[in-house]
Amino acid sequence: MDKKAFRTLMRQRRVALGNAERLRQSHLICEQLLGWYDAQRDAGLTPFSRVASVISYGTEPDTTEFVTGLHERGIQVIVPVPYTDHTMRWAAWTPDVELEETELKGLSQPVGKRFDHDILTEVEAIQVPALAVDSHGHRMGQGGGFYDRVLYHLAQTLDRPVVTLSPVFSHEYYPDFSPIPTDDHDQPVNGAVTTAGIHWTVSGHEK
Ligand SMILES: Nc1nc2c(c(=O)[nH]1)N(C=O)[C@@H](CNc1ccc(C(=O)N[C@@H](CCC(=O)O)C(=O)O)cc1)CN2
Ligand SMILES: Nc1ncnc2c1ncn2[C@@H]1O[C@H](COP(=O)(O)OP(=O)(O)OP(=O)(O)O)[C@@H](O)[C@H]1O
Repeated sequence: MDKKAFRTLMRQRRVALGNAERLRQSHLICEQLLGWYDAQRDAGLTPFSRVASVISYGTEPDTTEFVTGLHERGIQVIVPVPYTDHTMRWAAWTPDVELEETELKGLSQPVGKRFDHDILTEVEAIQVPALAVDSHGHRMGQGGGFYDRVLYHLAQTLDRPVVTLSPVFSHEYYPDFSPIPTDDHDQPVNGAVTTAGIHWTVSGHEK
């Protein structure tokens, strides 16, 4: 199956889950993510100060509870500001920030100051949106190549690891066989987060 067909199929499955089931899983995914951040902090491992996340839209896992939890813990949240030329910048998110529509219809972004990718040198973790992830870290995104570009740029410029995690619904994580079509430009993610917890991929030893 090619990427376009697979993407369409995964989007249809998200719709078929229904709102109640999407919200049920989203709540548990957020609990898993916050639990991991708390465990890291309590173990004195990563003193998180800034995390890149997203403003969820449509049928994506709703990570509002996660970003709100980060904010309550004093962790700064930045989210993407996507442009129609498939580049991105970043903006600070807080629970009460005013939102506006992005250049891409249907997505929201905070109003206010924009940052370029250099701000990612100051994040300890990046939430990478995905429609599916396999145990090798292969990821199917929404098709803009936005995150592939960002993660490639980071791999070239960063001299320390940054954790990349993709929250997905349970059926979207493939632990064994993988139907995810891949290209050479695809950048792997370190883990998939489902209701069951964090599944570290071979590209992301347990952090
Ligand atoms: N919440 C959230 N924010 C995000 C992303 C995301 O996946 N989730 N992005 C992650 O990259 C960027 C936006 N990416 C997008 C990429 C494509 C389309 C889109 O509308 N695509 C077309 C056709 C795609 C195709 O199949 O070729 C469509 O849906 O009709 C929307 C957003 C930045 N912000
Ligand atoms: N590093 C890159 N530089 C230039 N173009 C790229 C790069 N990475 C991906 N692209 C282009 O972006 C387009 C979409 O790629 P792909 O289908 O893999 O996106 P995706 O991973 O699903 O999306 P996203 O990263 O936004 O979640 C492709 O046409 C690809 O050629």
